[in-house]
Amino acid sequence: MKPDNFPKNIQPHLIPEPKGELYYQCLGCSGQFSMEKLLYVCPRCGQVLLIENKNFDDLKNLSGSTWQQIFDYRRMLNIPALKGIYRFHEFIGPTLPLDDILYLGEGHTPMVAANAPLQEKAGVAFYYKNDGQNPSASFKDRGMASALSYINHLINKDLVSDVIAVCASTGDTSAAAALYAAYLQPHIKSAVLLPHKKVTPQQLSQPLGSGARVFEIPGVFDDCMKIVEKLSEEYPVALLNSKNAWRILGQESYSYEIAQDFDYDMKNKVVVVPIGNAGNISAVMNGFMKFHAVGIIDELPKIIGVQSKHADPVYRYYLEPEADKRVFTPVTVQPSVAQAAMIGNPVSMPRVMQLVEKYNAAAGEKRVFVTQVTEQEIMDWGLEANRNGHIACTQGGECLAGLARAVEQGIVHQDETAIVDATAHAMKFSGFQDLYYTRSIPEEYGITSKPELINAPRLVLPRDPEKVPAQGAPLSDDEFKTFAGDIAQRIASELNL
Ligand SMILES: N[C@@H](CCOP(=O)(O)O)C(=O)O
Repeated sequence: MKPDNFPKNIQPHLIPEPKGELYYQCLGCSGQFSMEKLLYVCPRCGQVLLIENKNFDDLKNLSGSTWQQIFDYRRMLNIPALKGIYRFHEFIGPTLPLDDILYLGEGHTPMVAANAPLQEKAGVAFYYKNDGQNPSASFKDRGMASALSYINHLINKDLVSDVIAVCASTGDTSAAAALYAAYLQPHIKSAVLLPHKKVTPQQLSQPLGSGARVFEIPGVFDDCMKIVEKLSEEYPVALLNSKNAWRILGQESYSYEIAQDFDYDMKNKVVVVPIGNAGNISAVMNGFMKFHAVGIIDELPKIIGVQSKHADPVYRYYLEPEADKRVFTPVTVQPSVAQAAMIGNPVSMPRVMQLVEKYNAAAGEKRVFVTQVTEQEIMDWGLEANRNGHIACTQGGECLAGLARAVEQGIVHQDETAIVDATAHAMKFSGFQDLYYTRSIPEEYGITSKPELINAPRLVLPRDPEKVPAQGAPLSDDEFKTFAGDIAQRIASELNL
């Protein structure tokens, strides 16, 4: 729809102009730093940062319901920069001109209601939000669209040139970083560091296909992350992990979309996300808090973070009920099918610690929880989900397992509705499904394949196995009739037709 056709009171707000003043806020020493330089950690104390808007309170000059209308009407616009995460421009990157925004189709991912049998199994009504339907098939594209739009803005202003963007990854971040960087070539080149043999073949193929330099490193993600941190401290590179606070801004769009899809009614809603490097849960909390502060939503939803027993530092941290006695201790990870979240020392942990306190305070009660699930549960719930019409990755399985655990523990109740994060597309992790079906998951995962969840292709041959069509050697008409009749009969009998 053309802007002129929108209601008169909305027209002035439909197409945002760059506004506000962003700055880096240190979570350690509370220092504030201007946006002139790309910062990843506080130059004074080395702690992680968040990006704040000096003029955030100006957003309250419009009522919550006017903002709702602005976002709802923006859905009807045909302006690429406003189609994805920047539909929420004022909350994500208010200083960015629309011309600098990179839109590769990220965001606006569907929420798909679970069918009755799956809801019954989980014990509560829920939706999957399919972030695997992003361009590089994971939620990381939200953060990359934000980080790379900002870099693009700096390039367009001649403030940076010839950027080498680097990240460490368990497979999704690297795919997203390489994709968005490839779009901005020749100004940006990307290099990704992956733990050797710990990303799936599909994930490995993604940065290779986008033309990134791919480095495989012995060890796990946490080791790669340390190397990337060193690179960003000592060399002129742009760090694209979620340590970069622009990533967090973009990933806040996940919360805004959920709010919009429920017509901004967050009462009795529960948002379930896996925790790996913890950028996602930080963004989700921050996003909801911003909408709440401006009156776009009246209530903050419950948030459940989920971790595998094989990579559970955040869960362990919150096992201690008394806040002042909690001590964060990184863990050594064990193999996990939720490989994207196989992280023992999340870089966003300091953000999580502060935002959980703020979130609970804003909600007036404890509303953030962390649950722990087994590898068996992750795999079984993921397969169940996909057998019921979803495209959940193993992290999606982890989230659903976490929801079921939260119901069991009385954290989630019957009158609530959950939104479960399928962070990536199932196809990225189909290797784990193959291993499950062939009962060959290595022992250290601690997973036993359940016969009722196993599936396998069946080769159907005709009575005369010599008389089959082959490339360059077709059957005669009569032979083919016999072949097709034979095969159809065998399939019909298998299917009890
Ligand atoms: N699961 C991530 C790990 C890196 O996390 P990020 O928050 O720094 O992007 C991945 O897919 O690489």
